[in-house]
Amino acid sequence: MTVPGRRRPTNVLANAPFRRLWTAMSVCSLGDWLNILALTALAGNLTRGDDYRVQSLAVGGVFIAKMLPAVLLGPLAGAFADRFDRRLTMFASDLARFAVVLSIPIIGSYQWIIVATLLVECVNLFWVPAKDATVPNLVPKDQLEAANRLNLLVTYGSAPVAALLFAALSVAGDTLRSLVPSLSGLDPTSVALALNALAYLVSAFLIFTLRDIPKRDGAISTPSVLKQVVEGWRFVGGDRLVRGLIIGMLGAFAAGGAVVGVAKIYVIALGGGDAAYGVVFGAVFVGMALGMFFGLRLLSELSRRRLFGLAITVAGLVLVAIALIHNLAIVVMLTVVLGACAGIAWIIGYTLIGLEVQDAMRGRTFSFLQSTARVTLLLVVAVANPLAALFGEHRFDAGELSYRFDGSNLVLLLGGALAVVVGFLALRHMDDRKGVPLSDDLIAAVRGERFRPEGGEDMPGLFIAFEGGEGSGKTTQSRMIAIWLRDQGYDVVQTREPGSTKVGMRLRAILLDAAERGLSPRAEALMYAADRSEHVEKVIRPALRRGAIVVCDRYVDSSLAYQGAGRALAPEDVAKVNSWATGGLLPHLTVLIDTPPSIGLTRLGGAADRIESEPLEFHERVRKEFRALAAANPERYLVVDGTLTPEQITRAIQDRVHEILPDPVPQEAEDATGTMPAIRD
Ligand SMILES: Nc1ncnc2c1ncn2[C@@H]1O[C@H](COP(=O)(O)OP(=O)(O)OP(=O)(O)O)[C@@H](O)[C@H]1O
Ligand SMILES: Cc1cn([C@H]2C[C@H](O)[C@@H](COP(=O)(O)O)O2)c(=O)[nH]c1=O
Repeated sequence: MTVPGRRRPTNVLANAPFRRLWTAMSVCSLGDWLNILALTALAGNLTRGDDYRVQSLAVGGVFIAKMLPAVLLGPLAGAFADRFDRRLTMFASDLARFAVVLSIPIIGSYQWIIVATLLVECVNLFWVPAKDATVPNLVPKDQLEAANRLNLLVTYGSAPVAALLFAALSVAGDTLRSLVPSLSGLDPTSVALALNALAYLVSAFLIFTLRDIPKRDGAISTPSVLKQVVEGWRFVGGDRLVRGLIIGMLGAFAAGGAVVGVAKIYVIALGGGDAAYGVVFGAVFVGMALGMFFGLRLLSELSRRRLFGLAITVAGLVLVAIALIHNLAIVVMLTVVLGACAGIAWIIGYTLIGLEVQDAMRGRTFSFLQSTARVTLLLVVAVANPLAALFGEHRFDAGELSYRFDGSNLVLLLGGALAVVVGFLALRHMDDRKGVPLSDDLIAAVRGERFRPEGGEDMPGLFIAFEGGEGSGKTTQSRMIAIWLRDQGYDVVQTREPGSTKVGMRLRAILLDAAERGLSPRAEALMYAADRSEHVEKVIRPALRRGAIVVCDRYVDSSLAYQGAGRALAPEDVAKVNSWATGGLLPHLTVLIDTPPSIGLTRLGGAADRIESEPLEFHERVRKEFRALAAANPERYLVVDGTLTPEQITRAIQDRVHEILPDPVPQEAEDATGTMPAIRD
């Protein structure tokens, strides 16, 4: 079935509050990269004349000072992002960074560089999670991916800009000093640091005047900072999706750390100089930009969860190839692919966390991720070079042929292997299309289609499913939408599960009979799937074949949520049975009416049926799974807050459905009209 166009034209920068925050982020990112370049250069300059080891240690000390605060303060800072006013946190952090950075060229000692770096990094640990947790407050959910793409673009895209700026400052400084000897004290690192400080000041102004960030003051009822931190750690480890994301992103970071650690000696071994090193460095950023912008578009039909694991696995394989192939041109090309995979994995990871994690916990999750990512990077960078040195250089000769394998190759090989394992784990952990072969899914996605495992015929109709917990308002809303569509002249079939066929009615009676005690979870899952199979065969497919719009109250997601999460059946089994039962038919759009069970259950009148009488925790698990399913495939879902008024909910659904509606006048009718002679008086 062809999938009608479904994307709302998105220009997230048209959103003024986000544009302002994004501008602040861009300016800060540029300043941060300038800071790294200027401080490492200054550390080198201050130890000029000392031996090579002292110089290396001086530069290395700056990197360690940059990463150390994450180890000590990361999770604590995240709790602040959730507990306090995010705007004030960012504003105060910007002012503090401005003052500390400006003091570095004024004091000008190596010791102060280290102290100042530690201070700035401590402050960054508060600024970054506050910013990350704010983005989802400023943009609608369906624009979050676009917003994260832009954020990552400036975070990494500003690196080459900063490098160019720094190089230009150095050249300009040299020229000025040779022309005007009285300016011999002018140091480009000081100018770069002054620009860096100015960037933080500009950001402070932009954030201060950004009034749309929701306030979060430390209400008396909120738990202590320590308790929030502990909860954050527990939360990260306890959620299957988030755990998969964190494993994947940390694995990618570890592999990246291996590259960063040995890149220089690796390029030297290939016979390249500083220019070659620069090209390899640049290739990573070019690849990341390509991955973020084109990779996701090219594979827009592939499940985000699958794409995440796949990108990390491919990155690992590419890294293995880089370790084994000794040709600089090929390595540069492979590095672009490596960067593209990293870009895809990061943007999906960030987006899924933004969508999946509740607002109150998001700051801690981002902070946890950032701090652990830094620690991982620190550990890997610290271990990479000694390991490479320990391994040394080896040659394998076979007649005329000679193959060199040194420590840098070994580190890259290990990094690649690690990424492959981690990517594979993430794929297994987070897969939301169990039973659908990855290769078929991938080939279909490259063609811009969604793979239908069986009977994937091209049907002209449109399939909209409504999902949600008990009393969330599905029946009310599906009725409203059906009426609205019929008013526009569409052929609409409004239906529901279970119980829309003769057999289905009997199954419904058994499934919902509160007196039916002891029905096993597997039997229950199979009966829902049997009802669905009959429903698809007798009602849904025929309607879609004739071009109707099917509005269905509950579908496969209900089984994944109730029988999978609620009854704790293996989700892959429930998915497989349902994929078989429906021939892989999926809705074009699923509207999730997200209502807390504590509210939904109180809306129901009459005696509770077999499922409604399950305890509240059961319904909470069901709700969580519905949300996770929607978060994993944002472009195929609309999530509406079920506590809004029915009218508000209807309007939100109409807006979204409007985007994917086919032309109400069939093409054949238009063609026929076009051939009719015009009637004139
Ligand atoms: N947004 C809303 N706010 C308040 N009440 C609502 C809202 N939407 C529906 N209701 C009311 O809640 C009750 C349940 O609504 P509805 O039957 O549409 O939910 P449902 O999701 O189909 O429930 P279930 O599937 O559990 O039978 C009805 O009395 C309805 O009028
Ligand atoms: C399709 C489907 C439904 N359920 C549960 C969910 C509800 O408790 C009932 C259906 O009642 P409704 O008032 O018509 O919504 O059945 C389920 O557990 N699994 C499913 O696949």
